[in-house]
Amino acid sequence: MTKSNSFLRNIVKPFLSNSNSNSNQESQEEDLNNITTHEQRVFNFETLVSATRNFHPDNKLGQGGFGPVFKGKVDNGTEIAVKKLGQTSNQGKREFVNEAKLLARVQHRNVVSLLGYCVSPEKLLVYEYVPNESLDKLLFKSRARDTLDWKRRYDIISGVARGLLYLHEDAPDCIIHRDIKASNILLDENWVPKIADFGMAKLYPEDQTHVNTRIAGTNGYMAPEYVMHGNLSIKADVYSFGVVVLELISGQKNYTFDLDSECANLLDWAYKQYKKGKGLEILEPILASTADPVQVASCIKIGLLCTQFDHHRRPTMSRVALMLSRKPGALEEPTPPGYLGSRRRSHGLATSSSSDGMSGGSNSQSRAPTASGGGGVPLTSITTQSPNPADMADQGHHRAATRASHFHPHGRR
Ligand SMILES: Nc1ncnc2c1ncn2[C@@H]1O[C@H](COP(=O)(O)OP(=O)(O)OP(=O)(O)O)[C@@H](O)[C@H]1O
Repeated sequence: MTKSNSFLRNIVKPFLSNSNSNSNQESQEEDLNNITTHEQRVFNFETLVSATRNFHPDNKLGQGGFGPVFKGKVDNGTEIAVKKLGQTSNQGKREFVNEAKLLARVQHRNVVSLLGYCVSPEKLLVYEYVPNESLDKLLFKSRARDTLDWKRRYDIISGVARGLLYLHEDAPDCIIHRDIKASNILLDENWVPKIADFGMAKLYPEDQTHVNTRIAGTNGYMAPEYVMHGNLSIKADVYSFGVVVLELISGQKNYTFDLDSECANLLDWAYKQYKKGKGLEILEPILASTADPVQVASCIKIGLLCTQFDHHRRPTMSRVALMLSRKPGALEEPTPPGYLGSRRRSHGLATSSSSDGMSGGSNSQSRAPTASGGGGVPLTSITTQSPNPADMADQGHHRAATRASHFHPHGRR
């Protein structure tokens, strides 16, 4: 069997394996072994121990749902980032295999490069080191947020759009990332954005309008049809991209938005301001001196078009790329944004902010409730039918609330 045949077999295997947990676990182990057997990019554990000074706390770059990430330097001077799989997490194992398999197949300026893996005695993923770290740290947690002037933010929007366009349309197989958010966008020394964290990404079968799958993602970034019905398509990534665009413009985090108590979240606020003809007022004040109003107006409209409730109305990423070069007047009018409870609100049936899992009324950092299971799970079924958006809103609100059971520190479902 050729290397590429066996590699492809490795990729589809998790989607074909049955749901029996023992056999899943065995197949995960087998997958890990196959990665080392069939892929050349294997790092010796001792090399990574020495590169990270034995995973010294001073080298720790951050902590993800998967485990800690450390900075390292290998003998030839190359700087690396090493993700260490948490010891006990089964979900982490699935994400490890998923990320290794999918990232190994892609190469793009706006997608982080996977340099290799180590599977024994510990499971580690090795990436190119991206020095300006993740967008969320700069945008939401730093006093140096003015480092991100308008030009940089616009370039980040364009770069992430190109990265997603590649994943959806130009990569060897269509890939849905499923977890586009500020903390999964890394910035290199030239502020070029790199999409990272493919633990939950999925290969998307050709000729399907969407796939049905269990929900995994981060509150505030998940499209309503996906969070309510597990209806996953490239338009779920488009939605998350739209949220990131509006966060970059406003400097506000969608999920913890609290600037206006009349508004459910950032999307609701941005849309209402836009409808009042005050769209530009969502611009973060520190950007006023550097912003190009025409570009800002276009980006606001793009953010709103991407986050529309009806996923059929959301543009594809190739259309977004086109839109970025257009003036705002040349773009269509956005319809209201989608988020859990948005339909009820627009019909005067607002529900309590604590149960809808996405409204900004509570500014709690403890993220919304999570469904069991989490990321990297196999597809459960494939369908070409498109559900009725109105039904989705009404049923989904209840289902999302009843699914609530565990909290995940990173707001992941
Ligand atoms: N290649 C890299 N270069 C530099 N820093 C990185 C790199 N990869 C990850 N990091 C840092 O490590 C942190 C943790 O990353 P990770 O992808 O594991 O988790 P996350 O995206 O923050 O959270 P979650 O796993 O819940 O989505 C990131 O926020 C980032 O600051």
